Amino acid sequence: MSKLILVRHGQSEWNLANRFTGWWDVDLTEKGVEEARAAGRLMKEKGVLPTTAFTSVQKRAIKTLNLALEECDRLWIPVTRDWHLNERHYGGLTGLNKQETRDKHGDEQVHIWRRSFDVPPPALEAGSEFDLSDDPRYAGIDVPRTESLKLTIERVLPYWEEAILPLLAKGENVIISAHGNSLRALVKHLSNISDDEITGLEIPTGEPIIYDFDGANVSGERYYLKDA
Ligand SMILES: O=C(O)[C@@H](CO)OP(=O)(O)O
Repeated sequence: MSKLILVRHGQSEWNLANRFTGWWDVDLTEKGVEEARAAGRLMKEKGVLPTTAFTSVQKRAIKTLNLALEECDRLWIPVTRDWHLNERHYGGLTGLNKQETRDKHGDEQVHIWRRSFDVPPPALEAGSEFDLSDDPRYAGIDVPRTESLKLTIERVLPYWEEAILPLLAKGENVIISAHGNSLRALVKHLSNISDDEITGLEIPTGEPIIYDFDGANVSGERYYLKDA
């Protein structure tokens, strides 16, 4: 039996400021740092300890991972950082305030952009201050101009199948420190949630979610580590 531990990064500066974030690389707030540490303490207390780790190339997830691993004395495990685990790209909404966007476009439209399965936000214009195509961490990668959850799933799942699932099948305990929507993509797949139902699923920050694996198969329901 191996365990998959999913952790959404702690509160970020733009979670706090209520701005659409996506691929923009914002830092954790003090509260976010504390949430990440608490996740690590919980893993230690429950004796659920990762043997290998994955994260995105965004500092809020990387720092959350490091802080959590430090608390459970697992800073020594192998870590892979990969852009396939990045947050969903928020396109032209990146940087905008969520409430101001609701005031301008209406609650329903903003809900569709945020939570619909396959409607992507408007594309980010080339040359926008939030354009990351020239960022060295994305050299050789076709940086998306926007992504729906469906498009996010299309890049998260092949990576999951190729890089992460084989390690669980070999008996490793894997932690993935990632983002609200890249984790919704994984949970949708692992818990077999329909396209309609996924609109209602929210992933809380800094709260480890566990799946038990038997070889390459999920053997049970997902649960919060705090309830185990
Ligand atoms: O801004 C974002 O990138 C995400 C996650 O914080 O927000 P949302 O809740 O709209 O998916």
